[in-house]
Amino acid sequence: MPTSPHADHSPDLFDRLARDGAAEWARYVDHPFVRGMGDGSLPEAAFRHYLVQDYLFLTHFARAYALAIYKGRNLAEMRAALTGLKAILDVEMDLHVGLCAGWGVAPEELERAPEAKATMAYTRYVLETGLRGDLLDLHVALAPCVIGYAEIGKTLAARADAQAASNPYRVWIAEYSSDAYQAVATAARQNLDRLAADSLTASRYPRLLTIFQQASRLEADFWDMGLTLAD
Ligand SMILES: Cc1ncc(CO)c(N)n1
Repeated sequence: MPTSPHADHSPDLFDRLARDGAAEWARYVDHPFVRGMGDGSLPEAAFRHYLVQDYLFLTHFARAYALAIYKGRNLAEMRAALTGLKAILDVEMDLHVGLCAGWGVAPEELERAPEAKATMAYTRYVLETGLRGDLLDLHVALAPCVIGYAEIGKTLAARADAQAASNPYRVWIAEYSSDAYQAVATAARQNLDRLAADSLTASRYPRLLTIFQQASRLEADFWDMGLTLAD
């Protein structure tokens, strides 16, 4: 893994945000939905509801990366956003549709599903933050998604019951703990640090922390929506 050019300025921006927003971060990554996947006790109906909404989430997530291309100030930034967009449209979406098929959820059902309010709230918050702000605002809003799922995947994969053949959620856990997904999260951290080196100032940090805390709250609400089958 190439080291960040700012490795000497530890902690990196992501670690700083997760530390200063520790309460919101913990409620998201250590949510009962997550623990239920880890030990296999999560009700199947909750997971299926989540899976369908996550498909809708990913379509808007792709739009956010398309916005990052638009917001790019040079070719390197535009290409970095394009790499993120392709990772969602060409890789994560296929994995997701495959995962849904394994649970008996057909692509037509995914396309037809009405969007839950928690899905609207989270995805539109990210898009609105990016529209109003610059690339750093947008990537801070996106950070809990990518980096959070990588952390959740890695934490769960370290549990013995997560890998057990009897755990119905082991495929999801394997996907997000995979080297490929961990590398996407590492790249997202490095991208944040590159943007921070360019445009982070002391007076700007509190606003970025607020974005990070809001996005983390909306991720936790997304898990709640799965558990409660909320529409
Ligand atoms: C809600 C949500 N957050 C993050 C990810 C990771 O891409 C996802 N698939 N869904």
